[in-house]
Amino acid sequence: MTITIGLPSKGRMKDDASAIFERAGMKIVAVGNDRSYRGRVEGFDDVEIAYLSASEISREIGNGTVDFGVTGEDLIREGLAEADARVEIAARLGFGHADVVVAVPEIWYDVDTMADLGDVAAEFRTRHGRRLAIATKYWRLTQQHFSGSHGIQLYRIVESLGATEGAPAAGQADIIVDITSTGSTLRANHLKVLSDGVILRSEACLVRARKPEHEGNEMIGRIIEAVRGVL
Ligand SMILES: Nc1ncnc2c1ncn2[C@@H]1O[C@H](COP(=O)(O)OP(=O)(O)OP(=O)(O)O)[C@@H](O)[C@H]1O
Ligand SMILES: O=P(O)(O)OC[C@H]1O[C@H](OP(=O)(O)OP(=O)(O)O)[C@H](O)[C@@H]1O
Repeated sequence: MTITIGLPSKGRMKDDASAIFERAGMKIVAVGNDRSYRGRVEGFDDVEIAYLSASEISREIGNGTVDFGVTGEDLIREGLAEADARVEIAARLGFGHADVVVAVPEIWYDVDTMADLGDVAAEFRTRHGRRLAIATKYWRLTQQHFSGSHGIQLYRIVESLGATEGAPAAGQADIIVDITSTGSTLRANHLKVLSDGVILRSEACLVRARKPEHEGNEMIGRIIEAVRGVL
């Protein structure tokens, strides 16, 4: 059986992911030229590398097209319903840290917690004639956190695919759910994170698709052990 590992094709995660595999004794070489989207692992003839975007990796692990992938936990939990049943987080890799957070305008002085926000959401329609609008690309995580964990039902999600932090100032939404790492983008946009507004602390993970053919496969176990051994 050929084992396929999906690795980020660009950006901040690509080099860190390759470095971990190299330290684990699995040096990755491009097939063809440097711009190729396929790779192989020196000394591992039955392993192939597919270079994909971080969000594609989450999707391909979910449908089992790749056996392993390196991607952010945020993209796994956002991209896949029932993520824990479909994939195993085999290792947390210690890079690509980002928190998915609920942030509101700094000038909402009375709003510091999700409970405060629930009060605002409940009164919002009476006061403003519409529901509280949340800009995000994290639909699933937002619904789980608001409706599931905090019982807040009165809101509307406004899809945002970029520059989410600008949405409140632009009048497109009232608050946001997005990732933050240093916090500087939130500060620059006069937004603050609620004290219980961290939905997920994400980092890059080695993720395995749960497939029946992995049971008892020696190479699957060997790859996981090799990566864990260098963390
Ligand atoms: N400061 C950051 N900004 C954006 N993503 C970050 C940051 N730090 C870590 N990450 C993580 O990187 C991953 C997203 O990477 P990237 O933007 O390359 O993915 P992508 O959405 O597939 O890219 P694209 O939208 O360009 O196709 C997420 O898991 C995210 O949590
Ligand atoms: O807390 P900070 O350190 O300010 O980082 C957070 C920002 O970084 C990302 O944007 P970026 O433009 O880097 O990437 P993206 O376009 O992939 O979202 C992310 O979407 C936030 O806007």
